[in-house]
Amino acid sequence: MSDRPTLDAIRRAPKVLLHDHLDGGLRPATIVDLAREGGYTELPSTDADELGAWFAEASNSGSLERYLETFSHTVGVMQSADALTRVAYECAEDLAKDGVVYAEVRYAPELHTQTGMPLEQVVEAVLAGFAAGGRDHGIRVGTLVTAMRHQARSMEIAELAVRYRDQGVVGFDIAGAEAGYPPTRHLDAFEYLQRENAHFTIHAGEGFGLPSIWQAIQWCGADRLGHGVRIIDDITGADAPEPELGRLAAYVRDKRIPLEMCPTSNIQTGAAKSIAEHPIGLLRRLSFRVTVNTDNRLMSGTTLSEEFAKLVDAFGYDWSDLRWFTVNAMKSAFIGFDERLEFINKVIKPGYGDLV
Ligand SMILES: O=c1[nH]cnc2c1ncn2[C@@H]1O[C@H](CO)[C@@H](O)[C@H]1O
Ligand SMILES: [Zn+2]
Repeated sequence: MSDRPTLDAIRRAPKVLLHDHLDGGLRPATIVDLAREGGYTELPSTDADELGAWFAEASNSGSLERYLETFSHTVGVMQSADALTRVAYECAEDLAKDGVVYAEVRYAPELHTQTGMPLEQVVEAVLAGFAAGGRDHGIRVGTLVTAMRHQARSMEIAELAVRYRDQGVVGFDIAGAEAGYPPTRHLDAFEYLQRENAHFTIHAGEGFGLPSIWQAIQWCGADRLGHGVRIIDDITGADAPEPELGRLAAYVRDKRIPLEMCPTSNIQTGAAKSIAEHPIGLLRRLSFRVTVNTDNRLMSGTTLSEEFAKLVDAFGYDWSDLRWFTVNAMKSAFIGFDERLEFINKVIKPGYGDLV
């Protein structure tokens, strides 16, 4: 069967998600509930539908900095262990219902300490939600702990990643506004993680260009790039039969450094003009290790299946392309090689077997 993948059929196919923010994926109705329970009074609306629409609209500014402002509301209602466990549980459920079989979901523990919760309690509450949600809904979820790049807590957060590595924390990340906050500000944390044989990804090449990507890889040693869209600035002749790769772009491709691409989010923050003009088209054609992700399902009003469906529309991708993205993502996951191989051979290949 080589039918054009429809949204419904894409939902049923097994998928792997590497870049999804816990505080960017809450159900609007849950935000309303948690705000009431926790006494958070700043919500722009207490009607779930209106609130969902508000997030999608407010996130369309074309600026990463303004996009990030909307997180004050989701973070604002995620300030108790119960709230964190509920949000993580529902995240696992929502992803499983979208056909995601393995996910790495990230969040910044330091943002959830407004009421004095210790970082360890934050991490344990999230892990408990994912463990229960994963068990009930048949999905494996690993977490990445994120440090905020404008803050100075990356070493503490890196230590958390190592401390909880056998309980479900599979890696580390830095996020937040990129311009003015180069990844080398956090070099000590990255060097520590490398000495601990731990994995990390870095948001780079989204709100800032090649220097950020270069630092993330060559100074900090990132295993993967969050977004990385600006790597196209190092590729010339995009429309020519054989585009030319600069040294950094060639390095990224040669080393098979995974790019966690998030098409809809990139349009909202101005990192790409439209889906049709998104660098993912060129990078897939050039066989970079591209993966497809949601970033923030609430802010982008999207799901992983919908991101794939948009790419099918824009680039005419077929099932073999979707399987390729999915295998790329599984190969790039931060769990062990044997587990990745098992997902590829026992879940992904059979899942696409009849479709391709
Ligand atoms: O696309 C993004 N680029 C940079 N930072 C982001 C993006 N999406 C979310 N966050 C930031 O990551 C924090 C932890 O999840 C969020 O609170 C938000 O500030
Ligand atoms: Zn992100």
